[in-house]
Amino acid sequence: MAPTLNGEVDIVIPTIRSLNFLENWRPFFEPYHLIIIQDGDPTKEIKVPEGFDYELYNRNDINRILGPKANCISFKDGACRCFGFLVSKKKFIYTIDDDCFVAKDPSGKEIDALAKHLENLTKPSTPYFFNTLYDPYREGADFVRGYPFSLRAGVPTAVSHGLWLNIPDYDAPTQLVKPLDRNTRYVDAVMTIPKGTLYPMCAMNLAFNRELIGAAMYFGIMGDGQPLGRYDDMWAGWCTKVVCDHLGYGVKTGLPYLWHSKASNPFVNLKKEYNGLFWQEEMIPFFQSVILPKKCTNAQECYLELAKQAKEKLGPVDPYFNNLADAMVTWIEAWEEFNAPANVKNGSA
Ligand SMILES: O=c1ccn([C@@H]2O[C@H](COP(=O)(O)OP(=O)(O)O[C@H]3O[C@@H](CO)[C@H](O)[C@H]3O)[C@@H](O)[C@H]2O)c(=O)[nH]1
Ligand SMILES: [Mn+2]
Repeated sequence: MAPTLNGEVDIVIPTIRSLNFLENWRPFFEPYHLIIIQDGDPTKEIKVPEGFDYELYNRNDINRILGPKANCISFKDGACRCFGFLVSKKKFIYTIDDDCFVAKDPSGKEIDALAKHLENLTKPSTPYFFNTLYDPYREGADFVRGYPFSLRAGVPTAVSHGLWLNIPDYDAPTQLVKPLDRNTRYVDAVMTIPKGTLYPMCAMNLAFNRELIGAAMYFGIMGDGQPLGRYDDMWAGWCTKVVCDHLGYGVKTGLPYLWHSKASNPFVNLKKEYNGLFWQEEMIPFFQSVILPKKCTNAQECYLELAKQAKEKLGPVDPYFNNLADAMVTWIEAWEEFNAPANVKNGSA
């Protein structure tokens, strides 16, 4: 189990509903600092349960802090959470949705999802050669026969992608035809996603090393006024995976699980996702063919190159991608404003 790293972790929560779910997480989250991004109407008062150490930002705060750059932060979409990634100063970020609760493992024990993510992030990944006994760094496991010794040190882990029991993260068409599906399968495994393979990153239960990959963990312009929604985490997942592959970092998926309680409205979701359902047939081949130049040696440089290529290759698909590529550049400008060693800024709430 990873040591408690509470001085090095921020928990980022986007909310347009309520924060009552925090009571369920109190034993695990109380030692940590929360960054709450209040979406929707900034005049609505959001109650934070007593005893939590937090900073809370609403749309007025985002506009005040970022000025004209605020247009790269989505409104009325969970994508707003990435503002929390921007203003955090910590090494690790854990982001969780406000309809997610503590799950139990098959033995009935409550799962400390954050501790498992920190364990995943502080142990290496193995993107270059698949270990058939899954996570070789786990207690009671190891590399299997035939695994090259030259690769057993692994690489730094940048992302830990957790899963969900109960309501699965389906897209709207799937949810419409299978409304009663519930995920009851607890798979006791953590796997490194091989280099060169993309995956559908869900932000419901996600942790990452902000120093390694934070600059690329941008959730795009989605929601209000945009032709696309609910592809925020997908876009960030494809971008970060391509950047991790280039920089030699690992991405893990699997444990920990949490309990996802609310099925969002599939008809509303269909409206938000509609363009994404066919644009993704263009987006994914784009990411599969991306080659980043050797001169890109950190997440910011990789991300700016990605923005350039996205504009060139996806701009012809729809003008939206030109705006998205521009927003990616604005995000890096904001990132550097907040994170360049010279002028480390605080997003005073
Ligand atoms: O306009 C909005 C809508 C939602 N939020 C907050 O974002 C998360 C996720 O919202 P929700 O639980 O309704 O969405 P799901 O369909 O269950 O989750 C999937 O969609 C992704 C949203 O893009 C999410 O990451 C996926 O897991 C909640 O905390 C809402 O309060 C918002 O801030 N603004
Ligand atoms: Mn949800």
